[in-house]
Amino acid sequence: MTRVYDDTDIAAALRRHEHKDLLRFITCGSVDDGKSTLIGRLLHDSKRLFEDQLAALAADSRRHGTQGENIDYALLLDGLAAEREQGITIDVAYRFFDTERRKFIVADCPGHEQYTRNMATGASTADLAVVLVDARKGLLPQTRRHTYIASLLGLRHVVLAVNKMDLVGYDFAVFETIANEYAALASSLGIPHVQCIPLSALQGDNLIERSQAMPWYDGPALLEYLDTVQVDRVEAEGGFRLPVQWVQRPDRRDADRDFRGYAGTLVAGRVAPGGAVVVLPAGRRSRVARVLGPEGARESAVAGQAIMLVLEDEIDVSRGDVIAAGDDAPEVSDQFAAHVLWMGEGQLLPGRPYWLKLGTRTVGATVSALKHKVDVDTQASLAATHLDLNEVGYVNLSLDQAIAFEPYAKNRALGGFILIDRIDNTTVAAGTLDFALRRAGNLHWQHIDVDRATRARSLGQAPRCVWFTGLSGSGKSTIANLVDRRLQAMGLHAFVLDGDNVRHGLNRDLGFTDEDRVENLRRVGEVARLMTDAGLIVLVSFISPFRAERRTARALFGEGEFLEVFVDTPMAVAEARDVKGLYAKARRGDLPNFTGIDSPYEAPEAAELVLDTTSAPAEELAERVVAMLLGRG
Ligand SMILES: Nc1ncnc2c1ncn2[C@@H]1O[C@H](COP(=O)(O)OS(=O)(=O)O)[C@@H](OP(=O)(O)O)[C@H]1O
Ligand SMILES: Nc1ncnc2c1ncn2[C@@H]1O[C@H](COP(=O)(O)OP(=O)(O)O)[C@@H](O)[C@H]1O
Repeated sequence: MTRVYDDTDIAAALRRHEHKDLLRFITCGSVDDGKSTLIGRLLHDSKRLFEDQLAALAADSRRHGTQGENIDYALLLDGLAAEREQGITIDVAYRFFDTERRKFIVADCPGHEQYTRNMATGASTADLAVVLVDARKGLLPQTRRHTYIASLLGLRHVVLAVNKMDLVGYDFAVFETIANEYAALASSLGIPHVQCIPLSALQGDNLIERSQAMPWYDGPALLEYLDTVQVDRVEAEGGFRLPVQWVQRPDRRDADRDFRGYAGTLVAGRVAPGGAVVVLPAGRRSRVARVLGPEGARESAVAGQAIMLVLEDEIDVSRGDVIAAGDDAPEVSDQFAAHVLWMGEGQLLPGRPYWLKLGTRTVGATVSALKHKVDVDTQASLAATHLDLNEVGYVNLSLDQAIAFEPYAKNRALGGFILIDRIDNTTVAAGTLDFALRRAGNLHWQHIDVDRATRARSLGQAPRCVWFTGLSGSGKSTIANLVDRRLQAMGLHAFVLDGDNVRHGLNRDLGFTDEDRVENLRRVGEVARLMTDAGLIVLVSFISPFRAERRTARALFGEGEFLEVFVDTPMAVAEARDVKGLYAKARRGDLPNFTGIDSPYEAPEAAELVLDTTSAPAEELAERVVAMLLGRG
């Protein structure tokens, strides 16, 4: 029977070992700290490897290994081909092993500094981190970074494995200096439980059994510690929380036609029939009628169990809601202070819309302010306007709907989130909610009696936002101006918002970096929306080079109200026109971040209208816009 499992076998293995307690841990350290050797040896020496695997390993070691004729334990973990080629670990590899007492899932996190995001991935579900250092080198910037990420992701237990003690003559003084320095670091980060263990992964000292080589150490060997440590699981305390994964609706063939069950995994507390509940974010109240598990009705359920709840009253509950204890419910908010670890290839830009997924709920979100970024090596706060790959920032988040949440430190399931790019659906950040911003609860919509429709009627027109986008000099202002004149002549009420003009006033504080353009467009979108609320036809003439911001603007308007017009002029033509001499300036290097030269322009993919300014005069193109507006297009 094999006892070292691949990812795919984990579920099956877990079923076989259901009665045993599970400890999830991550290992992290620098490339040369001997991490892979340590885990390989841990698996090997705990007799979880079997003969055929050992034979394969011996053959591999001779081919790829760095240990001559000896077995290279590092190869046990190097699942990815690329790792072998580069000699560094580049992704999280999960391994499963067990002892008589416990089963373990190890996420082996990369040491290379480019791969902080992989560590965050591994740490988000772990109970404990094993941080490796080389006894000869002591704490390195990576050690600090990994410890910071571990604390950010709520790990309350860290083992500092001081490896390669054999190479420092098993010297107590070396160990003591490192251990003291690390204890200070962990305490400054608020990590409550730290165990420092001196060991040699290569020699097997203090790995499985206590080593004779270091009689001065009277603590546990690594495996012994992992086997017995009692991890804090804060989720077990307090009122229960059930993020609803799916709703079982009544089936017409069902004997019990009123049956309505809410299924999910309990992420905190304990629930039993009769208990008062509140459904969030709406705040509807009821009581638990029944608690169902896979084997039928049960008397209660606790955090970690997958259940279905049946309530006494028929109330509206949908996927993404949180059912919680009526007398101890989480808060609801739509504005937060949060930490984010940026994993996107592009930059995080405040003001750009993302999807935020927290538990079973997905809502629209923007970073409304980037307060600072954190230097993960020193934990210093640095001023920043954006985040790059692997950077950590402290931000204000604004959601387009309120959600039930808890601070991450209290509950990882209701405080941990990811941000998803709206265009390509990739995960671009992992984050932790710290607290709700007070203003969220204190702001309300003020009702105004004269509504949008009434205003539009009194102006005798349908409000619209016509959004011209195109390169500088493409012809946006020229055409918008002609459209404005025509509408005016027809007795309609229009207004031109032109980039150049708005940048003289409202947006005077903004320049042409990506982050400033995002904010520029966010503001003008909001202004355009207010103007359509007032009943106007708004002609927005901004380069608006990014798809994401045009999409955000569109989302502010009702169906059919937002009309995107791509003023399609080839770069060479716009540059030849060079109305304001800006292209020449940019080519000389006197105007940085110029669109089309050293700042991107993302052409629309589905504009309502595309105007080719090289094939028709401006007047004719303006006429096409008017025709579209009047429904004659
Ligand atoms: N670096 C750089 N890049 C692009 N444009 C620049 C730059 N510096 C100044 N200008 C002038 O600013 C006008 C564009 O402002 P916008 O607000 O429309 O730009 S954006 O939508 O925020 O990208 C633009 O006006 P138009 O030529 O009418 O498009 C330029 O005149
Ligand atoms: N078919 C056309 N449509 C719009 N502008 C044109 C056209 N053909 C030539 N032009 C010229 O191109 C220039 C466009 O400048 P402008 O409208 O200020 O562009 P933008 O506002 O996009 O920067 C103007 O000088 C305009 O006369």
